[in-house]
Amino acid sequence: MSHDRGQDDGVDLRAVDEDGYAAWTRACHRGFLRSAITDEDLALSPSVLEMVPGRVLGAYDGDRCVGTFRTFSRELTAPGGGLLTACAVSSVTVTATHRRRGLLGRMMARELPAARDRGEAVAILIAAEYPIYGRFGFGPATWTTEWTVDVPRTGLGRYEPPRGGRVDLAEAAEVRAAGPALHDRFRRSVPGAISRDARWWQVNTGEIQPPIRQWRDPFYALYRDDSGRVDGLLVYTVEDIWEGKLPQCPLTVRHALAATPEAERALWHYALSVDWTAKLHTGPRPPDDVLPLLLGDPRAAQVTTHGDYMWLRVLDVPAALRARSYGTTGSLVLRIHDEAGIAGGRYELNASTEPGASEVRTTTRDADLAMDVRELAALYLGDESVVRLATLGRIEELTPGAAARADLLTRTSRRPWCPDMF
Ligand SMILES: CC(=O)SCCNC(=O)CCNC(=O)[C@H](O)C(C)(C)COP(=O)(O)OP(=O)(O)OC[C@H]1O[C@@H](n2cnc3c(N)ncnc32)[C@H](O)[C@@H]1OP(=O)(O)O
Repeated sequence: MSHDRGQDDGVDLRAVDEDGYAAWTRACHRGFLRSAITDEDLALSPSVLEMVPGRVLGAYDGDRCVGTFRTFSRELTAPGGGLLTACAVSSVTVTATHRRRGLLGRMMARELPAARDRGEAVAILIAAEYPIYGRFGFGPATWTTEWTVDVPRTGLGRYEPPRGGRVDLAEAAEVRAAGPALHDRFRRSVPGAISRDARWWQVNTGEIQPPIRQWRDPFYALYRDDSGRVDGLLVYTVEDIWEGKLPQCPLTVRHALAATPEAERALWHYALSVDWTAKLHTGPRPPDDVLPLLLGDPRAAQVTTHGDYMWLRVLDVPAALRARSYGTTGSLVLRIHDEAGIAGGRYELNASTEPGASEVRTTTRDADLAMDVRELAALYLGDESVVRLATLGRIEELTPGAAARADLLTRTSRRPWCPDMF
């Protein structure tokens, strides 16, 4: 077990072993302001959270756990379908009594280089608050949007099963059986999506139910094509709310996942046709979701939430840039500044339209663009525009026209999306 003692505050960082999980988990819940944790929650915690030996980090003031930080590996889909191993960072907390003394900074300084040395080209996380992670080289790489749909205004007729395909209600066990293969097809075609482990399906279908999560059984609907293959899954709950004799019964989508356009259209149409529902809450969706345009009146879908979602940090520039594909071929020299000394340097990219086929090497050639590693993070999955960041003064255009040229290379036809909370 390696130790890392702070210079003068006596707080020790160390990897936590199984004996320390309960105290670590309690500290993590306290950090997230959850006080109602029970012994059952603590006992179930390792089956809910992936605890990788050596990658569960605690900060200890004497025997007291005052900081938590946990990482595990996930496969991340890059533009063009390239896959790379990402270091997923989660459970980041510092107890209220120990905040703003640099503990998070110390945990990052220990774990990010370790992730790069393991061969993880990027780190990813869901930021609780926007200002936390930019200083550590992370940038917002995917965004999320939620809509509330005024169902009677959609102009959609009753749901009719598509020719050849069908929608059926299903039990949780069927979803656990069919879901992983469906998700695997889905996530490989969506930049920003990440792999799921078996635990995800157990927790999200109620097989493992920690009291703190207050599980409520949802409805599950599966879309099958004419060969019987499961191409889509819709998970939703409905509130039994009436105003006098008029049913309101808002329907909230928990998860919607489709591997084909037919499945996507069919499941939305189905969801918008459930009797008694006057409002549909979409849950988190990609900002360019097709849903509003599926409606006869797209204004029936009102945006209720819009914000940054998955943040990314490039740890190995050549490996990350090689993993994705580009909109066209072309060459670009990037000068990347990285305060933490992890990924900085000058890199020449000779872009290919095939994932894994670009050439990326360090170079002494003059740079076309100069930026901080956090800007590279925001650009990586294709969601952000180089021209936009240059307008803000966050990217320096050293060769005239390089920003627009870089956008032709990096931007994607659909926005990246990460549907998972981790
Ligand atoms: C992936 C996830 O798990 S997201 C969940 C993140 N956790 C939470 O939001 C739980 C509640 N918050 C916390 O536990 C803590 O405030 C943390 C973990 C966010 C920060 O821990 P700390 O040990 O206080 O951070 P640390 O002292 O290393 O701060 C480093 C710098 O970031 C700044 N910073 C840290 N947190 C925040 C914040 N929430 N908002 C703005 N600035 C912040 C600090 O001011 C400091 O700046 P400085 O170097 O200019 O002085």
